Amino acid sequence: MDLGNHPTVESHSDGTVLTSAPQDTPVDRATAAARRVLEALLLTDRANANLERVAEELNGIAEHLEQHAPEVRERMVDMWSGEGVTRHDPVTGPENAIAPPLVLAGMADGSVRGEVTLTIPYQGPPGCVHGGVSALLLDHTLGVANAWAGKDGMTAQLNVRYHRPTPLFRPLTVQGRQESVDGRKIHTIGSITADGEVCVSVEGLFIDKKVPRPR
Ligand SMILES: CCCCCCCCCC(=O)SCCNC(=O)CCNC(=O)[C@H](O)C(C)(C)COP(=O)(O)OP(=O)(O)OC[C@H]1O[C@@H](n2cnc3c(N)ncnc32)[C@H](O)[C@@H]1OP(=O)(O)O
Repeated sequence: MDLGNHPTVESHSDGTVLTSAPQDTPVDRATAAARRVLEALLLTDRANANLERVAEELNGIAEHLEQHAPEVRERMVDMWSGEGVTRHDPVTGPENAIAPPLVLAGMADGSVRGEVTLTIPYQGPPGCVHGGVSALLLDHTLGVANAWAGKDGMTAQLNVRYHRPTPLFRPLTVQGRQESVDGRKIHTIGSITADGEVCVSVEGLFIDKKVPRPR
């Protein structure tokens, strides 16, 4: 991927925040509200008599946003402009309502880590995080770990081991670290822990390949 001028462990200090933290801007506030709506829709009483009106109002908001949307190609150029820290991805993006969002920091030891508490929209088994969501978080975290290490690539393989159910509503620590580079092959590992116990661990193979930014 073309990550632009992404911070690396060589150039930046311990604890550098590598993702775009939510800001006090209209788009981040609107996205946070949409995230709240996603959760509230799952939690509200199924017999809520106002759901028809809710659907109409939400469709009205979507129509307004669509009327103010440029061509997708044009938006993608805008999305990918800047320093390489994305605001739109589905894991850390404060502008993406499906992102928790996870905030990741780069450590002096070469690892990246962040804490996140996942709630109902991310549920798989009762009270537990969906396995695909864990894989999503870790795939992205490994990608950020590669960028922090200074050599990134596309995921070619992600081997996921689910050790124990990952709880909702509890702080989770998500970590990643580049282990080795062999030509274009990059080996990266990561984990999700809760209460100090590993719930999920992954080994990823990434292949160094530059995907150009939209222009
Ligand atoms: C700060 C922002 C951070 C952003 C983080 C974002 C993280 C998100 C990560 C992703 O989600 S990436 C999207 C999911 N991945 C893809 O869509 C990748 C789709 N697959 C491809 O594009 C290509 O198959 C791939 C780039 C992985 C490899 O194609 P190439 O044509 O560049 O590689 P090639 O076939 O020449 O193989 C190069 C070497 O890698 C090996 N290889 C390739 N794919 C492999 C594979 N899948 N498993 C094992 N080995 C593999 C291959 O055998 C060979 O080894 P040798 O050099 O020893 O011969």
